Amino acid sequence: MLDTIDRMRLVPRSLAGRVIALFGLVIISFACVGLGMFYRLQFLQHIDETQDNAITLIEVAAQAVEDGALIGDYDTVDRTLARMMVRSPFKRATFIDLGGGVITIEAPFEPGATPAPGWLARRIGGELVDINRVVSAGGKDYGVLRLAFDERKLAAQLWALVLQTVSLTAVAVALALVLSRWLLARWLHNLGRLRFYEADDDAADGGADIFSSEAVGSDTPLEIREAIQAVNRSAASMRDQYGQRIDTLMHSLVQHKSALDQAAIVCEVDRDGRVTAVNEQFVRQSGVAREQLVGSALSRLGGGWTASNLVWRGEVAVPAPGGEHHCWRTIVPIVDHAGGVEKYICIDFDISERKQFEDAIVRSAMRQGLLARLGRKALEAGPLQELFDMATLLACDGLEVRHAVLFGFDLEDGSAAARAASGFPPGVLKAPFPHLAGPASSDRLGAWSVRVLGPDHAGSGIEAFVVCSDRLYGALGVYAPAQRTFQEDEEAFLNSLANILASAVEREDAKNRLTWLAQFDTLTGLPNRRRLAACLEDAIAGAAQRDGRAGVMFIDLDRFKSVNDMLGHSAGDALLVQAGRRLQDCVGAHDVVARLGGDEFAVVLPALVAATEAEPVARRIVDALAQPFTLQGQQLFVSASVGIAAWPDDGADADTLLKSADTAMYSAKNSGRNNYQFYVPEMNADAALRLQTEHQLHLALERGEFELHYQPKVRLGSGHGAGSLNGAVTGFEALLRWRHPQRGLVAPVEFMSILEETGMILAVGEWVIGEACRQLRTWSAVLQEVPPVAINLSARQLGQAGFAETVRAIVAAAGVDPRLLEFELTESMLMADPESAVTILQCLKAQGMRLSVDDFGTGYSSLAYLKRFPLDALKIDRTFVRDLPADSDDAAITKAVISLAHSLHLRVVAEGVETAAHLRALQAYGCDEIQGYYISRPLPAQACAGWLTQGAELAA
Ligand SMILES: Nc1nc2c(ncn2[C@@H]2O[C@H](COP(=O)(O)OP(=O)(O)OP(=O)(O)O)[C@@H](O)[C@H]2O)c(=O)[nH]1
Repeated sequence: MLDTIDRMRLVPRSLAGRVIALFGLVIISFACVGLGMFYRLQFLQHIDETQDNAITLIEVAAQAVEDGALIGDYDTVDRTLARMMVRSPFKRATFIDLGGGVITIEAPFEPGATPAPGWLARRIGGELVDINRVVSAGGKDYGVLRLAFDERKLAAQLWALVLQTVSLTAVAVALALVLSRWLLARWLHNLGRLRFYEADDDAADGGADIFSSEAVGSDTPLEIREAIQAVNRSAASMRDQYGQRIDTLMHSLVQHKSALDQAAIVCEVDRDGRVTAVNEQFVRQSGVAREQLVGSALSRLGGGWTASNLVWRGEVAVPAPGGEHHCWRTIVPIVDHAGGVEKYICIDFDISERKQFEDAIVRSAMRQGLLARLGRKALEAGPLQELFDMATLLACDGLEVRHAVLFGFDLEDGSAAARAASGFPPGVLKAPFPHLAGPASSDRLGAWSVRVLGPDHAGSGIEAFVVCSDRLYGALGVYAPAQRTFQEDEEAFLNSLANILASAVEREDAKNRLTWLAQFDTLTGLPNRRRLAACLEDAIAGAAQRDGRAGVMFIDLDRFKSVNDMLGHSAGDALLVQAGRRLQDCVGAHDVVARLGGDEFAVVLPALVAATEAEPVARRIVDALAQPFTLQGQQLFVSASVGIAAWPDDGADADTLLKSADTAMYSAKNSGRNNYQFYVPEMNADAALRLQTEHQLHLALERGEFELHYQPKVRLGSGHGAGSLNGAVTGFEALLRWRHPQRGLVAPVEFMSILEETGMILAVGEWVIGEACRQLRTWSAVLQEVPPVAINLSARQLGQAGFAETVRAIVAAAGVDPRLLEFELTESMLMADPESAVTILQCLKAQGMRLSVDDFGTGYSSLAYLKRFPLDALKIDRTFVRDLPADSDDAAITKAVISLAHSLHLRVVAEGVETAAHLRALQAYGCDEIQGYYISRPLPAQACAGWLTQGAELAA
């Protein structure tokens, strides 16, 4: 119900209005009830009083009427009635006499009375009863007096009363309400201020109470006073709280702003896009004074922004003193209360570094792509010139320059010339580039490029050298017309291009070299066996065509091995090179000199008419190679054996022809070397024999056809006069013999070289060591003292990996005292690789074996090494002994060797002692031991028994 009333807006909104309305309602209710009851009472009383007054009045009037009627004075009656009607509640008075006469008097009209409502008159009419009075006098009735009430008059009187009281009551109520309103307004006055407190800046800002104690009147009701105080307290508390919150917010706002200022370039822009404020970073980055910045259009500071009410984001390039800055820009519109754009905040993050990084990545990827293109091109293995052209093009593209040149260097004089160029206007590089004389360096090349290319093309530039593994091939240069600083990554790119070129050049070189290697000898640069065969075939074809002859010579250097052994492999190489040159000098322009391998050469003579035409050439060759060679400052003599074969007599094809020449060469060797031989078919028989021997040698070891003979060495005494032996066998030298089932005992000279050449010497050498050990054990079983046995080692054995260990195993297996073994090595074997010889000898020595140098004096020895070898003895070669004592040179050499050996604390053994004169001379020179036919020939093991048991009972 209240809600309905409220909705109908019947209830006042203000508190005062409501109190007044309530109060008015109560007063009016009371007034209505009170007045209603009062009017009812007045109404009844008035009716009663009117009735009573009318009765009284009619009694009085009846007296007068009776008097008049008695006397028949009807005028009196009439006047009486009229008087009675004045100010009476009747409307009419009627006297009806018995005769039927009727006197009727109507009440006069009384103006001014307020007409009453009809219902009231009807109600009064209903309550009042007209009064009738019988007029009698003297017991006699004269008529009837009748008074009719004027209910409207009475109602008007009553209504006037109602109106008066109602008016008075209304005035009283109104006054009461006005008073109440005034009091309420006064008491509630302070509450009303609440409404305006918000707008009261002074109060809000000053933090004053809402209601000051002065403002609150003294008559303010207690409840309101308390409420005001509560409000004041709440307001103070709220003010505190909000104050703190606002302080915190302001603080964090300031922090955020300073953080933003640190992190970003910020400016404020008005609605028209003009800068109104900038932060410090903005000023710093732009390099423009703040005053100039403020007021300028933001669009002038980079970016294609136009003012709008939307957030704008994008990448902008901002002009700056040192170039452009790249920024990520966000422009935020700030909206006012009305929803319109008030201003813009523009926030820039400097992304220049990231941009540079991204650009660098893009550039790097682009360059990688270019490198890959060049790499692919290089792999195609097409012509190098195409690759060079592409490299200069890609260098221009990758480094964004217009000019690139690939210079090629000449190793001989260091001059440079353009191999490829890109980006030059037509004509600039038409003429060949002038050469840069002298060795190229980056500085020289740079200066030269500027001069050659001209400052228009080469204001600045960089070069990357194309460095192949063995030479400086060239340089790849890029040039910019203006001054430009080339960065590290750009140099790296250029270097990578140059490296690809270097790899391609190397591969091309390698390919060429492989092709060359397949046909030429690396050491001498001469054609090799394969190319020789081709040349020979061509020569044969040519000879066949012209019905002539084609010749081939097979040339083998004599005893070349000893050069290697004496002076080392590199000296041997040098000799081979010199020999090759000499051969070339000996032949004609159409003849071909080839190296077949080792110390073997061949010469193709394609244009012979008769085979004999080869003879002068062969002679020249033999003579030329017989001339001394100078190696390591020494003169060395090496002769050559030459075999000659001619097509078609000595062979129908190249192979056969070469084989025939080879056979003829062997024949020349067998004929004492240093000569030439024409092939004759009989030579094949010798070669066949050699082949057969080689084959049989392979089987000899398994078949047990080898045996050892032992030649004794004896001590040379000094106490028994000249020529006497001291009598002690100091040891035996084991010598290899081959007992061929058909040929009987074969001389070592016939098979030793084959064993050496074929490498069978290794297996046979091991057999020799084992056999010597077995023999020593046999002797040890029957004799108390067994002299040591010396074994000759070959160079191959010494060079065999793990040789010392092999020896140790053989000796250990045989159970022989290692001190009973002695190894003899030649000087040249030791000096071929002295360092490894020292190592091997030390291993053997450590096992207890003895070591001696064989054939001392025929080879070349370094005294420094001789001192380092752990030797026990030197064996003077038989060639020095042979002519003793007559040959004074040999005597001098022998004495010197003995003296040298003794000063190195080595025993001296003289080989080849065949006469008493030899013996005496050696004894006189102080030689320690001798060996030779004069003492004994080499003997089978069983024949040595006498030597072992008889001791030195030798016939002088
Ligand atoms: N320095 C050097 N030596 C080589 C080369 N190729 C092979 N030899 C050696 O050349 C020697 C060839 O020796 P041979 O021709 O068998 O024997 P030789 O000592 O010349 O004796 P004869 O030929 O019988 O007169 C061997 O010792 C090889 O090791 C080489 O390229 N350089």
